[in-house]
Amino acid sequence: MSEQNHSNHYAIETRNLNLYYGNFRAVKEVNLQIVPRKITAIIGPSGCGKSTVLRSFNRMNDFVPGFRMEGEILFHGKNLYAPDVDPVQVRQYIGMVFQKPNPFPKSIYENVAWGARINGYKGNMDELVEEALRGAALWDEVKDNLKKSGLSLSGGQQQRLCIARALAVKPEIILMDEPCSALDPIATLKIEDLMRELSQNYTIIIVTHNMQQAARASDYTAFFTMDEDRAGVMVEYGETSQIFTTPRDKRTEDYITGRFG
Ligand SMILES: Nc1ncnc2c1ncn2[C@@H]1O[C@H](COP(=O)(O)OP(=O)(O)OP(=O)(O)O)[C@@H](O)[C@H]1O
Repeated sequence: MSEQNHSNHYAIETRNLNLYYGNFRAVKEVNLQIVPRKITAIIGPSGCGKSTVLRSFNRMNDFVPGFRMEGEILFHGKNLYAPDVDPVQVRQYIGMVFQKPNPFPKSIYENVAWGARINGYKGNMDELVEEALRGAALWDEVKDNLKKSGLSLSGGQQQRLCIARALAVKPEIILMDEPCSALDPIATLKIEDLMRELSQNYTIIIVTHNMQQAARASDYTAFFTMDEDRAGVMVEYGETSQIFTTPRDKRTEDYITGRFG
């Protein structure tokens, strides 16, 4: 795969991306350029392929039997699906946080150290764990209890622990699939503040059902909907302020105004 220098400008760029489950095309012809060190929200009605797109960015869909992609997803100018690309390495550069916090039934410390251990990290593990927990705005709450189980934390803390676990392998991009849907409003705002902090150093892509969240927490918004053949399509993509105040497409406007009443 040849280098495509002009695309290095983006954190991720998709070209004519089509995603299939068996014969069903779940997402079609997506051309999306993700701006580095910004927060991009993917919004749209249920089933329009938001999670499918997000999961294709770190090859999580590889685990789904029958999944297939066409087109390109460029990361540093290289197609993430090129035959010589190692999906495990992809997931190191492009981490993921899921809807439901999913810490391992291990200590807080071991949850964070886990990825680095697997990668054979040779540096100072205590420092790495502290740095990742600080990065996830959790250090002050857990520093005296690092041996306690990750499962003993509150939901919001567990989600921040999962973010710390993602940070500890030094990713460039963090994918978040509905990261606040299991959290109360206060824990949700904490995660949103944290996303803002993290976007100074990382590119963040978040799938959210919550339009207020997209409007207040993201820099760019991609609106997806379902076409007549049930395939997800990207209708409109732009700066969040533009999408929410002056959408160019009637479908975006209908969705946004419908939800806000
Ligand atoms: N593992 C799978 N096998 C087969 N079809 C799937 C699979 N996962 C998703 N789909 C289908 O692909 C389409 C897109 O699903 P996806 O979960 O990406 O949408 P979404 O916009 O994230 O939805 P939601 O907001 O409800 O989570 C849907 O029609 C869904 O039924």
